[in-house]
Amino acid sequence: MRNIILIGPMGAGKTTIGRILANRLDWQFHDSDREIEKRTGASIPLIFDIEGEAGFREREHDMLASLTAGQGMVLASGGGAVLRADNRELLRKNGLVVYLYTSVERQFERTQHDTQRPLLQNGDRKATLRRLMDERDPLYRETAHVVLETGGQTPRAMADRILAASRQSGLDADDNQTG
Ligand SMILES: Nc1ncnc2c1ncn2[C@@H]1O[C@H](COP(=O)(O)OP(=O)(O)OP(=O)(O)O)[C@@H](O)[C@H]1O
Ligand SMILES: O=C(O)C1=C[C@@H](O)[C@@H](O)[C@H](O)C1
Ligand SMILES: [Mg+2]
Repeated sequence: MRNIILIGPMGAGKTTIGRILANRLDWQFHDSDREIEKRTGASIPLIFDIEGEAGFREREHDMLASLTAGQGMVLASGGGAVLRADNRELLRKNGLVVYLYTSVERQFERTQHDTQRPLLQNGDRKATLRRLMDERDPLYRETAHVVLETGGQTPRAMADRILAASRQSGLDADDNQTG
């Protein structure tokens, strides 16, 4: 296994769970959103303000391509990483992709104090989360090797479940290369 890649909507816990998982494995942890901010020297809201979502998606694609060239990492992707077909292919080829499915209700609770997710700052937040889930759930499922429902479990318990899934997966670097 080369990498474990976490996908799913805002508030799924990709960043929180990914960090714990990387610690357990003694692997590097990379968060695509944070790496984009570091490389750009600007926050995600500022990137959206200046370049629009389209500009952010270009930066996100470049970052995913650069990060997935590495091995032995847990990668937390951004919630919209699966929107592009080339990203979906890139992620699936370069690691065990785990979809952290999370209900809209839980996403709503977990993002209530957020100011850093531009797509949630205007309008009815729950309706936005619902719309994004309707659009993206099929894409997350198409991209994932494993789907885990995060339910009411703690981030630590979720990290344990991902570890168990990765041990059962039988995927390794050779499998990834042959598709
Ligand atoms: N399993 C969980 N149980 C309880 N709280 C959680 C769980 N997972 C995440 N959280 C909390 O939900 C919030 C959002 O989590 P996090 O930032 O990890 O989501 P994310 O999937 O990385 O979202 P984004 O796509 O916007 O980056 C955080 O405050 C985190 O502590
Ligand atoms: O779901 C989305 O489209 C996003 C999720 C975040 O991780 C960030 O990548 C950004 O706020 C956009
Ligand atoms: Mg995150």
